[in-house]
Amino acid sequence: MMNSASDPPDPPAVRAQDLSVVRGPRTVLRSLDFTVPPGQITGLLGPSGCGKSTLMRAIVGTQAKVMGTLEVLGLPAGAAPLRSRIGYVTQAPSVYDDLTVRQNLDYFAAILDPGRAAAERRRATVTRAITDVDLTSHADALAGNLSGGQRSRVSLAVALLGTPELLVLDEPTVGLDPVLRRDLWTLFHTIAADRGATLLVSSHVMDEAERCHRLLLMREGRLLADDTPDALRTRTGAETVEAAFLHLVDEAAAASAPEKERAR
Ligand SMILES: Nc1ncnc2c1ncn2[C@@H]1O[C@H](COP(=O)(O)OP(=O)(O)OP(=O)(O)O)[C@@H](O)[C@H]1O
Repeated sequence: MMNSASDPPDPPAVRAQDLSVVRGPRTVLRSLDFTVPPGQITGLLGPSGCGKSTLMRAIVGTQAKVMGTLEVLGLPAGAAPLRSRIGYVTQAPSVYDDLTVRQNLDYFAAILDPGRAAAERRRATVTRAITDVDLTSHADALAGNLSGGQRSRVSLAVALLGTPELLVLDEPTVGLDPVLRRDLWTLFHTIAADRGATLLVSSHVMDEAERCHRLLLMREGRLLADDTPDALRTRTGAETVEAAFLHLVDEAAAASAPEKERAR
């Protein structure tokens, strides 16, 4: 949504303040402060195990032991009215193997928009979601016979059904070939531009960072940076986001070294 100079700025899609999460014996997220602006693609990047999925689970309201403030679309994370406003795609595709692509989508569409009177609307929504993820030629194939990448795209289509304001996508491009990865990123940009949706997309592939409007860089449960790719490169004097990330890791290690020395 565009603002004129006199309008108040759009509220953030996500606002976290002093956010921590404990899983089992470990503090997995440590005192995070950040906002996710609306209508843009924010990349959540960091090495495997740094806490990306945990943060996404907290945002969609499926994570226990969340401390601090976490607001999503202006409401506390996990609030019931948010369920229909958020689309969430986990790393494991949530599709029924014994149904076709279209039957999978028909099933979830019937849950979201039930009733005989909505049948025509559901058909249109399902067809659009299948087209969005470029699976029209496989619409009548059994999900169990699809490739891994195609199954992930069925999951994404399910998340698109309700026209969510916030899409939370956990490593949606893992295992996809370069052409499919590029096509999916094009789709993410179309969703943000045409529908004004906010996308939070995690990845541990740093070249995908360059495709985001903003980045949250994480390491070991902490936030190293919350900025645009350009600003990150400029600030660190690095040519790529990957080099900027490594620079920030070294900087954080150097800053914590004297503390560790004092603690001995
Ligand atoms: N159920 C659990 N109990 C205890 N610790 C857990 C549990 N699930 C995850 N963790 C730990 O929490 C940390 C963060 O895990 P998380 O899955 O959020 O990382 P990630 O950045 O998404 O990793 P990946 O990119 O590999 O998916 C890891 O160190 C992991 O071992």
